[in-house]
Amino acid sequence: MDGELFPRERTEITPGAVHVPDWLGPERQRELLDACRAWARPPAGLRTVRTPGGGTMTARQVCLGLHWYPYGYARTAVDGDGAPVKPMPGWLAELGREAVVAAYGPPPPSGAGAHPDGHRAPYPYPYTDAEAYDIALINFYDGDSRMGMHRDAEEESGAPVVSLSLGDTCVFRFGNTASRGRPYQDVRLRSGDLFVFGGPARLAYHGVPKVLPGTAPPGLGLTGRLNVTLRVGGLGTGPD
Ligand SMILES: O=C(O)CCC(=O)C(=O)O
Ligand SMILES: [Fe+2]
Repeated sequence: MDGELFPRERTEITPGAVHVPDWLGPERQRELLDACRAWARPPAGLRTVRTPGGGTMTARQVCLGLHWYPYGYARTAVDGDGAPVKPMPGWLAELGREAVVAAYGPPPPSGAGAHPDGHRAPYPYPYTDAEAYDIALINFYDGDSRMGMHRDAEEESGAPVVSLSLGDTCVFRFGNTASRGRPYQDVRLRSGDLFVFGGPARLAYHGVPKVLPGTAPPGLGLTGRLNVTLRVGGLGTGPD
């Protein structure tokens, strides 16, 4: 953010979990917001997600590429209006690839055992077409919305999860792979921030205990918070 006294820096929260503040500038945030507004419209638009236990998620959600529901993927909004899920745009898949580079650094030379520049890819990279980002979940938080601690575990691919935040700042809780409890760290994700978790952090529990109302950049024109999560399904020909 302009005028920050102490600029926030790229931080590795735990091995494989990287926070890159202010990754999307104001113009790219606005473009992504406009796209989210279009995706949220029916058919297969924003919906309330019901959990098998009879509860509802307070963040409303829309999916691209494949439709996530608790707990699997489908080609249609099986727990919504039943319409085919909207496609994953190529530019959004590319943004996922760029995000991983921003978080982890550039990929190693192809076919390399040796890394002449000393660079080593720390974690699995989604750099082949088979590993393209093919799923997006867009979560909209308003009022008292939050998200409980969970793992993103319905994918076959080990490619890192990419998370982009727009609008209000939230407290993002990033934990461990063993349980929903401690140890965890609370990170503030602001509009434009990127968070990537892969490698040893890929299956860590995480959640959003709190959104801070009224903290969105005034120029963005969003009340509430949007999170765009990009994933590689690795689901082959995909679910039925
Ligand atoms: O809203 C967020 O920052 C997290 C979203 C998330 O964890 C998910 O969609 O699986
Ligand atoms: Fe998640």
